[in-house]
Amino acid sequence: MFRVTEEVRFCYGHRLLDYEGPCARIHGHNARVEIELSSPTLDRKGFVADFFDIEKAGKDWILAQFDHRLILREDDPVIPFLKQAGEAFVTLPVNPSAENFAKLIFDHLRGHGVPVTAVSFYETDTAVATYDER
Ligand SMILES: Nc1nc2c(c(=O)[nH]1)N=C([C@H](O)[C@H](O)COP(=O)(O)OP(=O)(O)OP(=O)(O)O)CN2
Ligand SMILES: [Zn+2]
Repeated sequence: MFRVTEEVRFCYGHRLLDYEGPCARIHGHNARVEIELSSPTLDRKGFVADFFDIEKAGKDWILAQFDHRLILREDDPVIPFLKQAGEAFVTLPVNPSAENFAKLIFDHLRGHGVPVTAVSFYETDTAVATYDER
């Protein structure tokens, strides 16, 4: 099996609901995302997929959605206060955990016809969550 991986880095703020500990407070991370495509065969160019195409479908969307954003679960009680203050934020129907980011990005890429097989979301250098369908 051949595998190619495109890496995307971005920074974001978030907090986790239903969580006891420091991650319940609004804080930030420098995330690294690895988008993996796999294939038993190569195309005529000798590619699993063109890195350029993966970047266009993955990196551009990830940066537009999440880079330098505060990402909150849609029922976060801080939201009315942020709205009142005119602060920008992004909501998700699920907690903004590394696992949920990995699945969200995977689903977006599959939904746009990218034959992704795994997305790994590094919340820190040492903490990573992966969603795959290999
Ligand atoms: N399975 C998961 N566990 C945790 C998640 C997650 O997304 N999935 N997220 C968090 C918090 O977001 C927290 O900010 C991460 O904390 P941690 O990994 O401890 O990172 P630090 O910046 O504190 O780095 P250290 O080097 O570990 O001090 C918690 N758990
Ligand atoms: Zn965190």
